Amino acid sequence: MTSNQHQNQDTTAPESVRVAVVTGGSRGIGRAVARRLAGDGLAVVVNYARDAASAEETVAAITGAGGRAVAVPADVAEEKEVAALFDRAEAEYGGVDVVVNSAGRMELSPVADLDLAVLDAVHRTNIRGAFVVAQQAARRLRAGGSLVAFSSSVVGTQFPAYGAYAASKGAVEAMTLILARELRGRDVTVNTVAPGPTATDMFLTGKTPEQIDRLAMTPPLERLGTPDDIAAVVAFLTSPAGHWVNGQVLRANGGMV
Ligand SMILES: NC(=O)c1ccc[n+]([C@@H]2O[C@H](COP(=O)([O-])OP(=O)(O)OC[C@H]3O[C@@H](n4cnc5c(N)ncnc54)[C@H](O)[C@@H]3O)[C@@H](O)[C@H]2O)c1
Repeated sequence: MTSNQHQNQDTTAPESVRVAVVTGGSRGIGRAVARRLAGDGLAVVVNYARDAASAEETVAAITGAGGRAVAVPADVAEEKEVAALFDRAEAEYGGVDVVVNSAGRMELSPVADLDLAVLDAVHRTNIRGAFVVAQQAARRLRAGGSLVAFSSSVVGTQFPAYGAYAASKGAVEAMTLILARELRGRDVTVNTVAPGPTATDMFLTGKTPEQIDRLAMTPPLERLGTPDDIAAVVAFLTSPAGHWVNGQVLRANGGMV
């Protein structure tokens, strides 16, 4: 190494990396978001509930492509676990700039037959979890930061049997509008993305190919969304270029429905 190279190295400013926490990052939309944000240069904390192997696969895909990521378990509805998740992000990478809450649960039942224990379980992850994650985000996001949550697709709000799930996503939308106003002045944005039906385990499991084909025609572009479609929207909303979008529920579903 020449003395000139030494000089360049010594005078380099400390690296400033943006940091993302992605819940439910071991599969589906969360995995695509984690990979996309890492590809855009963010260090990513990939949260998972139970499936450590899948989370490690997400991390391996990111690090294999030259990115930075670590897998951290936490149940989004558990305050201490989510606080520890954010602690880990701060310890590992120095702070938190982006929080994407992709953890979610869907159970289908007509209201008349709904087991209230199932209702509680769906709302525990989708409402309590959304608030626990949002609370940590509100306390810890650095200036210029963003929180993104997920609402439901048009299928999730209009079709029979989606009542428990749709109610939980209505709560997420309401929280988004209030929290964006609570955080104004902090230079932190809060938005919710409502994807159209998207080809993930949550959407595909339990449906026949015929049902999937029929539902794939509900978005205006007449195809299922992909996790990468949604990750691109999240990447924009959480980028400096997307920072002028705040307090919105964005229906990212291939057009208006
Ligand atoms: N797939 C769709 O068509 C669709 C459409 C609209 C909205 N959404 C929403 O997008 C988000 C991601 O959905 P997806 O399709 O990728 O689902 P998915 O089921 O593939 O992934 C959800 C992830 O959340 C995790 N999770 C569940 N409960 C958790 C908890 N308590 N703590 C931590 N993690 C938990 C699961 O383990 C899983 O990895 C969800 O909020 C979902 O409601 C999905």
